Amino acid sequence: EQQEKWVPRAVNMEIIGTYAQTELGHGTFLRGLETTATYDPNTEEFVLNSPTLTAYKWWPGGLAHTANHCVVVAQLHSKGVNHGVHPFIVQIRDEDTHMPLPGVKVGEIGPKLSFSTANNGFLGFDNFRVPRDSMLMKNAQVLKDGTYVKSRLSKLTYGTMVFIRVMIVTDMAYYLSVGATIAIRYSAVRHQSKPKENEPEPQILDYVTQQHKLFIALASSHAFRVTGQWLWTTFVRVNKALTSGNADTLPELHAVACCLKAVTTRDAASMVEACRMSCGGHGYMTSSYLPILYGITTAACTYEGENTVLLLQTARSLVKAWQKGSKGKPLSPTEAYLMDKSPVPKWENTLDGIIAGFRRVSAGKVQDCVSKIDKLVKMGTSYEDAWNQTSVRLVAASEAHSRAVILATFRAEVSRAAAALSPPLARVLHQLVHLYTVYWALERVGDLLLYTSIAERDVQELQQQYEDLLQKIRPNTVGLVDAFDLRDEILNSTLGAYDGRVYERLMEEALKSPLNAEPVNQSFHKYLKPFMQGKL
Ligand SMILES: Cc1cc2nc3c(=O)[nH]c(=O)nc-3n(C[C@H](O)[C@H](O)[C@H](O)COP(=O)(O)OP(=O)(O)OC[C@H]3O[C@@H](n4cnc5c(N)ncnc54)[C@H](O)[C@@H]3O)c2cc1C
Repeated sequence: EQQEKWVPRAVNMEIIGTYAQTELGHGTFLRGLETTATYDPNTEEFVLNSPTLTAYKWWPGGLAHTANHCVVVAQLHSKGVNHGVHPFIVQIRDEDTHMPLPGVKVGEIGPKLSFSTANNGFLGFDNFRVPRDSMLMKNAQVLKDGTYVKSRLSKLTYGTMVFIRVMIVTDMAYYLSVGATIAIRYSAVRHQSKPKENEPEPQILDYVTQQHKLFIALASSHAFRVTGQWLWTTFVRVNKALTSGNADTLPELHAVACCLKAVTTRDAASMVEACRMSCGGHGYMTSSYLPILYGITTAACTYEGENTVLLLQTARSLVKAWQKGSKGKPLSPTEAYLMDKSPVPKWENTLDGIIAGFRRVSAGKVQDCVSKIDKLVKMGTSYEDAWNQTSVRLVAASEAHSRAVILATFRAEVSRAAAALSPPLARVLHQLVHLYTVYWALERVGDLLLYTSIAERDVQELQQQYEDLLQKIRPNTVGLVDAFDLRDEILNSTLGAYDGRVYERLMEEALKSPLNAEPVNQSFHKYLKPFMQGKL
């Protein structure tokens, strides 16, 4: 009934909505939200209130001046009992005049690092009444007399959160494709320095350090796209089971979606920033689009679950799995490797060898965390404090797990897809998988030295493999970013356009500055001249 009421109006764009959960005082800790929705059975309405300054909603995109409706997450009170946070669909502005409704205080939160056009807003309520059917009642319900009916499955509400995290992994693949396209095209156009006096200045793309900064962004874009697709397939399967009341596979999906969201957003943000720096000074120009892209990408480390908090959620699942596995109980497929008790095998510098190595690292780190927590608890520390004191290691274990998942998925999915591709295309994709895997082995060599049998000789060989791969991939890099097929209007970048007219576009954009409209700015007459003449 509620879908019939709201969905067609939203789809027809008769109403514009946003999702208002975060408050000034609380984002991560949902139970700490302070907005209240108190049921009044006499009028069959909920009364919304923001009892404190920190109860104000803060951040929702489009909330400030765009949306006229929103989903508000509030503490539900009925018959004097607090039933915890629940979602309500609330009209906040008049549909005709767009004026905020009486009892609604809404506005804009101010300038941000990026997302300038997102119109993020704040929202407070003062005894604002909404009808009973404003509460989204697919799961939990409040009956007319105020009786609260619990959700069939309390975990059902996780579905949407997981869905968005799945989408974010794919978004990161896209943002990296944008960053890589801009920086690689620019690096093909830009010539700098003269390593050999009698030869022309080389393209900066020929500097191996430049390749080291950029090719990993290109490979990561593919890795994240493939992982995103795999996660999506898993999500669809779990969701199907959920709708028939089976939530058995939800915890595993939740755990893997949390760490993949965290690792892909952090990698994407740092690699987009590396793309920006790889373009030297011009990368700092807004017209390059790279600073804007960084702002958009780094925001994803915070929204839809702050990254550290998400990694700790995965860690909780890994610790539980470890405890379960130690009692001989079966583990979910993505965590089953934790219980591999075989002796550490001889190191192999192959893709499978490196993936197996990352699993050893993850399992070793989880075991280390469990031992530390157990030791602290035995010494009388509370579990919560022991958890906190172990949390740096827990985050590292969770990240290692995520790396093992991405590496294995990227390898498996590309190998599967390669069968249907032309041999040259399959070869290039394999090179990207290889580069991605060896890059992370070298980045995490300390962990591999701790938990596997890798030796100095193997590391030197891996370093050589990596440098050979950069050389092999170099001739195809421009082709590989062209293959992302991003239109110039989408890239919106002076440095990354298809025609490579970098310098012309930089100058054209500079000339659009209002400051260039007149040869002498009024500030000269008002301040500079009197200052220079000592008359200020
Ligand atoms: C661009 C952008 C768009 C957004 N859009 C929306 C929107 O549309 N709707 C909406 O409702 N919200 C939105 N948000 C808000 C966003 O969801 C929250 O900012 C996010 O959930 C993080 O919560 P927080 O700000 O309270 O951070 P906090 O939780 O206060 O985090 C601050 C620090 O504390 C640490 N921390 C917190 N809890 C723990 C813990 N248990 N263990 C260890 N460390 C911890 C974190 O790791 C972090 O380092 C948006 C935010 C941004 C930046």
